[in-house]
Amino acid sequence: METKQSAEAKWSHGKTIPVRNVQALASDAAELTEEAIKRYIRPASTIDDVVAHSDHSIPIIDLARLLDSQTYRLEAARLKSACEEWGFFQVQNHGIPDTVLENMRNNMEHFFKLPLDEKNRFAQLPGDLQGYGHAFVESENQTLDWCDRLYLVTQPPHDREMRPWPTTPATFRESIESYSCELMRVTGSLMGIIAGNLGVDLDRDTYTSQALRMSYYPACLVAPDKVLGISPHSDICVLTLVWELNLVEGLQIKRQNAWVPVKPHPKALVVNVGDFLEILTNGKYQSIEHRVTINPHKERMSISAFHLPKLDMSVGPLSGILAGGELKKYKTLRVDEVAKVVFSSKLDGKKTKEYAMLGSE
Ligand SMILES: O=C(O)CCC(=O)C(=O)O
Ligand SMILES: [Fe+2]
Repeated sequence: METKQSAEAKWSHGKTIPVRNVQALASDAAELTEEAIKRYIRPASTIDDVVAHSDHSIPIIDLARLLDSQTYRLEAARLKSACEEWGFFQVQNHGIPDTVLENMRNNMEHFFKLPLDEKNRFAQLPGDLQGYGHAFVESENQTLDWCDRLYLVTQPPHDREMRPWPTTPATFRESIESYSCELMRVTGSLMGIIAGNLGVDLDRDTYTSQALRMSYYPACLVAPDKVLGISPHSDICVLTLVWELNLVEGLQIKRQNAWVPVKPHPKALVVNVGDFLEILTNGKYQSIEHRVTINPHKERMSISAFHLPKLDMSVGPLSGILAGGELKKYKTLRVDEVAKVVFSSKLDGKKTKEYAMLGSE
């Protein structure tokens, strides 16, 4: 069994400069002028808000059909095309019990409504990303994300550091545990079928680390179009599962130079290809840039579950993918090394790809 210290050291990948709590700022109506929130206002030159027509919507994949021998073939082909053509899809009939989702939603809503002092009992400590706070702040001058987060390493259990796991509300830890296990199950099923579609053996260790990022995006009446909840980025992981738990729109994905809104689905999770799956597949499946916009009147809440390879693994294009003589496009890199670089800097497009592409130095 690993010692707590080594688990902490492994997972303290990256650092961030502490910044002001956004929920507290947003709730202080007197302060809400553009001047007061200028650190969050995007420079006009970076605003490229071409939004695609709403008839472009991401595919919906049915997990029950994937797991039924009668319907498997057709649904697996739909999953293959979703991974190749979109990099994003929604998964319905995922089999997560309603009670698990309701408990998680109630506890998360309760937690984010607590007074700041209470939430700060579980704040990030200097040099660590776990806990309540922020991430990806590398300079005092960068535009900040309009969002607060609770970030926790959840799997494998021996990598957990319990200090930042909230004990208020009293059942929060329990609900995180159940939610985390359910998402591991869904991820395992999806990755099994993804491996089958690719015709490769995929070691379970390539997706058995999990971290949850619970995000709270306050409403912003004063300049909703000038702030972003999360800047454009791709996810540094194999597969992300996002639950848009209060069904407020905001997530958008970049497709053919326009932003496509992802409409929250009351019964589905959003799934996206991460940077490590792009590397493993030698670019057959691409991780897609996405961002979150802010609503003038409604707060938004989501939980992103990132599934990564074991941190001490090295990841590169799979030999099964290269077997046909395809040229290797990505380097083979240690997961924790990539994480350290990407997590210590501002989110900005496809950082991992820049770092991992062969010939990119
Ligand atoms: O809030 C969301 O819908 C997605 C957030 C996200 O992209 C992330 O946590 O990486
Ligand atoms: Fe993301």
